[in-house]
Amino acid sequence: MNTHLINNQWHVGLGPAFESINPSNGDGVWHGNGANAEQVDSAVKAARAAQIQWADKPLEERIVILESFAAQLKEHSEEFATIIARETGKPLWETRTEVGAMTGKVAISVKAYHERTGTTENPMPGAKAFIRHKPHGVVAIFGPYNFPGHLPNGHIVPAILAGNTVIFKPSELTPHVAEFTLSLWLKAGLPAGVINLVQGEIETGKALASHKDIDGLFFTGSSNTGHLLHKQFAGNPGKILALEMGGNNPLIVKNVSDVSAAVHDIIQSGFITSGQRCTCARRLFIEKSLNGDAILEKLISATKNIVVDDSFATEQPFMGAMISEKAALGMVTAQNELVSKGAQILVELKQLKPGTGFVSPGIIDVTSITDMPDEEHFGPLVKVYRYTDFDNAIIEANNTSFGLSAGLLADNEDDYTHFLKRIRAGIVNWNRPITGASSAAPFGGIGASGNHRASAYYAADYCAYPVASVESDTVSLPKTLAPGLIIE
Ligand SMILES: NC(=O)C1=CN([C@@H]2O[C@H](COP(=O)(O)OP(=O)(O)OC[C@H]3O[C@@H](n4cnc5c(N)ncnc54)[C@H](O)[C@@H]3O)[C@@H](O)[C@H]2O)C=CC1
Ligand SMILES: O=C(O)CCC(=O)N[C@@H](CCC(=O)O)C(=O)O
Repeated sequence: MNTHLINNQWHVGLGPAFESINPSNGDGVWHGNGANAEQVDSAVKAARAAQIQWADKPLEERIVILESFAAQLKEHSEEFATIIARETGKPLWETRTEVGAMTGKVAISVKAYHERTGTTENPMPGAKAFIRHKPHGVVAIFGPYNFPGHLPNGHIVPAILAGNTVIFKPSELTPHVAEFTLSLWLKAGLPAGVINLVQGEIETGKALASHKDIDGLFFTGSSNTGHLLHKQFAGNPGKILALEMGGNNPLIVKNVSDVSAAVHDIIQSGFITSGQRCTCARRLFIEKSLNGDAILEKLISATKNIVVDDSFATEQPFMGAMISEKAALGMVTAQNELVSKGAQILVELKQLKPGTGFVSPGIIDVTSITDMPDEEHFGPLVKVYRYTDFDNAIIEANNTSFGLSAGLLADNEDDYTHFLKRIRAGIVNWNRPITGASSAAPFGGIGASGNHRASAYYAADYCAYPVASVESDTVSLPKTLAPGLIIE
C-alpha cells in the first residue's frame, strides 16, 4: 500500500506495520507501515522547500488548485463515500454528506479568507495604511477518525489557501481515507511538497508534533491528546497551536408541546454517527413534569426502534457500527461503571455482534449519582438528569470542564433567552439538534474543548498572521519636526 506522500512521491513506510479494519465485519481495509522519524523529517523538509514558492503563487492560482480538488471530490463522491463508510462503519447516507461537506469547504474557505484575513487598505495623510496577512509557513495537521475526510479537510484547505504547506497525520484508524484524499489532491494538480502525508500510530504522531521545524500544529481529536500537545508546545508561543477537542455536551428539555419533535431532536443530538461526534449530546436534562415524563417515555420507545446496521444495508440504518470493537466495549464498560455508581439503565447499550463495533443506543438515568465523572463518553449513551428547577439545571449543565455544544428544547423564547445568557459553550442551539454545525460559522468550544482557536469559518484566523503597514512612495521630511529636532 502507498502509505506516505512526500514531495508528491508515494513511499512505503519504514516504521511499524499497522492496519485498518471495517468495524462492521472485521474485514481488513488497509495495511501498511507507519512513517518512521526519518520519513517524518523528510516530509517536513519537503513542506519547507515548497512553502515560499507556494505562498508566492498569486492567490487566484492557489484557489484554482483548491477548486480543482473540489471538482475531484464531486467526480469521485460515491467512491469516496464508500471508502469512508467501509473504514468507519458509518452509514453510506451519512458518508455522502461528509464528502459533500468536504466539497463545500473550498468555497466557504475562500469567502472566509477574504472576510477574515486578506488585504484591506485605509487612507491616511501622506501615506497609506494596509492590513495584510501572511502564512505561518509549515504546519502539521492531525485528524480524528470520526470525520476522517471532513475534519482534517477543515484545517488543510484554509491552511494551504493562506499559503502554508502541510504535513498531514491522519488517525491510524482511517489511513485509507487519508490516502484517497491525497490521491484526489494529486489529480487536482497540487504542486509537490504542498501537502505531505505521513501515516502511523502514536510514535509517528509524536515525531511530527515534536519536530523542531514546524511553525504550527492544527489538531482535531480527543481532549486528552490535545492537552498533551498543549503541554508539549508550552514555552513555544511562537508556534501557532489550534486545538479542536471533545465535549461533555448538555441538552436541556423544558416544556415542549410537540413531544415527537423533541424526541427527534434528542435522538439526532445523542445518537447520530453512533454518538461519535464531538458535538453529540452526552447529558440530557429533562424536567420532572408530566411533559418531561411523556418526552422520556417516547424517547425510550423511539430509541429501541433505532435501526442499527451495516453501512451498505439496502434499508439504510440510522446508526452504523462504532469505529472498532474496542470502542464498542468501552461504551459497555462506561455504562457498567455508571450502574455501579447507582445509575439506572432505561435502554441498555449492548454490543450487538462480537468482533464488530455494532452497539445499540443506550439511555441511562444518572440523577441519583452525586459524583458524576466529567468525561466524554464518545458513543451512543445518553445520560439523563431529571430536574425541577431550570436555573439549577443550567448550573449543572455548566458543571463541566468542557464547553463545546449545548442546546435547549423549549417552547418559551424567554427560557431560551435566559439559557443563552447563562450557558457556557461555543455552539448553542434552540429547538434544533446540537449536532450538524454549519461550516459557514465558527466551530469551537471553550474550556477543555479547545484553545480559543475556533475552526470552520474562523479557521482562516489561525492559518495566517496579520501584518500592518504604513506606506509612502517617497521618503520625505515632515513639514513640522518634533520638538528638540534640528535637521538642516
Ligand atoms: N472538537 C472537534 O472538532 C472534534 C473532536 N473530536 C474528538 O476526538 C476524539 C476521537 O478522535 P480520536 O482520533 O480518537 O482522537 P485522538 O486524540 O486519539 O487522535 C487524534 C490524532 O492525534 C494523534 N495522536 C494521538 N495521541 C498523540 C500523541 N500523544 N502525540 C501526537 N499525536 C497523537 C492520533 O494518531 C490522531 O491522528 C473524541 O474525543 C472527540 O470528541 C472528534 C471530532 C471533532
Ligand atoms: O468543521 C466544520 O466545517 C463545521 C463543524 C462540523 O462539521 N461539525 C460536525 C462534526 C462534529 C464533530 O466534530 O464530530 C457537527 O457539528 O456535527
